[in-house]
Amino acid sequence: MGQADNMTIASGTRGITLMERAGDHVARVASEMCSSQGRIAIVCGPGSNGGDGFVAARHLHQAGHAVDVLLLKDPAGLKGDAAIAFGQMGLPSQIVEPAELKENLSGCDLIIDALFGAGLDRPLEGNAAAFADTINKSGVPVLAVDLASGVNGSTGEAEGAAVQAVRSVTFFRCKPGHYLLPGRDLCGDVSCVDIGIPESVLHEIGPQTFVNEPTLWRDAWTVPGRAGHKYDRGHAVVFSGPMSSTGAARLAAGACLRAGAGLVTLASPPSAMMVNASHLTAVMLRSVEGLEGISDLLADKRLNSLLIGPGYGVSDDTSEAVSVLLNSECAIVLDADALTSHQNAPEALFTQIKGRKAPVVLTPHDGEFVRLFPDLVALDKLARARGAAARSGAIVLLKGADTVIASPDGRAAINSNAPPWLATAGSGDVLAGIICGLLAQKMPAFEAAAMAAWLHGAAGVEAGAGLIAEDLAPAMRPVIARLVEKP
Ligand SMILES: NC(=O)C1=CN([C@@H]2O[C@H](COP(=O)(O)OP(=O)(O)OC[C@H]3O[C@@H](n4cnc5c(N)ncnc54)[C@H](O)[C@@H]3O)[C@@H](O)[C@H]2O)[C@@H](O)CC1
Ligand SMILES: [K+]
Repeated sequence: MGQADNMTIASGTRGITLMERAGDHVARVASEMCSSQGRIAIVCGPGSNGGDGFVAARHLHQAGHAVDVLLLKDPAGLKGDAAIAFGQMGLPSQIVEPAELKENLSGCDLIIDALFGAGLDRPLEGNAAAFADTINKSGVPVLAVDLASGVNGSTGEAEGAAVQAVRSVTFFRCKPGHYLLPGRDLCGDVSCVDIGIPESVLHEIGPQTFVNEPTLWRDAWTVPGRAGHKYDRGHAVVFSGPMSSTGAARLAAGACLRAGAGLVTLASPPSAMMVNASHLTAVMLRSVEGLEGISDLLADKRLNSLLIGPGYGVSDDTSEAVSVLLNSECAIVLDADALTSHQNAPEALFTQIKGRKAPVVLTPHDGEFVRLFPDLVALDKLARARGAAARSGAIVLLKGADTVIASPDGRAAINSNAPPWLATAGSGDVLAGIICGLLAQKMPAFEAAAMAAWLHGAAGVEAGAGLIAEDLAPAMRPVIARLVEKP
């Protein structure tokens, strides 16, 4: 965003003009949020975020609101556009000690948080933290300028105190911090407004971080054609665990088929054939024994996408099975036990992944991630996922309420449509199955993983409160139907 601002300013738009537009938008949203008689406290920090606040104060005053401009620091220290905006405001303001802020905020109908935005460069401490704390305890709704103060726009992290907003107004494009947790929750509902930064700056900046929305992958997804055949849509194999843990693989296989794979075979240990057979209908079943059995199965070159891990068991046998799979030419999803089984020798796994042509998708949750990439866990979530993708050569889908999908080529997508109900047993197996189903249809792996995370979230919303993993594959049907209808 800094680059976008600078390029716009370099091409002739003055910084103060951008600030004027930003502050104007903030004032409009503030007006929507309280009655025309409402009293608004605008709490301003030392940089341009505060500058947007000064502009908003002027507009709101002109619109007839009672406005209190409260300053964290001495305005003598203001620089650049913020100093200009302060000079043009024409309203009284006061520097407030943290202890006095509570009284200043009492009786107001809305607080505009213009303390810190994109320029946050350290956690909120001291007076700034006390300001955030007092704002949060006031019980007054907060509209944040750009993002909730204390949230790091690049990472979504809030290492110190942070303001809790109900709404945020941001400019030109959202920042990762609007989508990554806890930033997403702290910023509330986000409106992204146009302040005159031309779209063309994006060509030069070439952003590599995306919101996971259909526009990101819709063109890479093929809707079956009229003359299409099921064999055009690929043949996926999901590997089942032993007799006592077969459900995870069946959930995955069902979701794989629902995601559009032409055929899905569940490869079952002989001992688990009976239990698997008694539960399967459209998914096919095949008895596969040991590593030799897997090799024999994979000799069939029509099979093009594989999933191993859900309920498979953590053991050396599992890592050997994974190695046999990696020797094939199929696209592969490694989930759950297939990841944990490599905790003692992750480098060997990564070497094998990097040596093959067909893609591999790893789908760790935080616990599995730390076993494979222990030195990366201190990084922020985007950096963790990107670092893991670069190191492993795989697409990494790092799960959570803010799932991140990262590619070794540097692209990363942040998923934000997952309802909390998705945190339930078997949900991850379904997700792995969806990815496998999209890979079977020859979708490129980054797009397949991103679409799968989105479909999984949308199915969770469709199934609604009280869902269990079994509900997800049926709920995908209307979601897919809507995607087909609205290209
Ligand atoms: N031309 C532009 O660059 C535009 C910027 N805009 C606004 O400008 C904001 C960015 O402005 P700035 O870069 O001036 O940054 P901020 O206003 O976010 O804050 C920077 C100031 O806060 C101080 N600071 C940072 N972290 C602190 C902490 N934890 N505790 C205490 N002080 C801290 C810095 O030393 C600096 O003085 C955006 O968020 C947006 O609101 C908009 O006006 C649109 C145009
Ligand atoms: K702010």
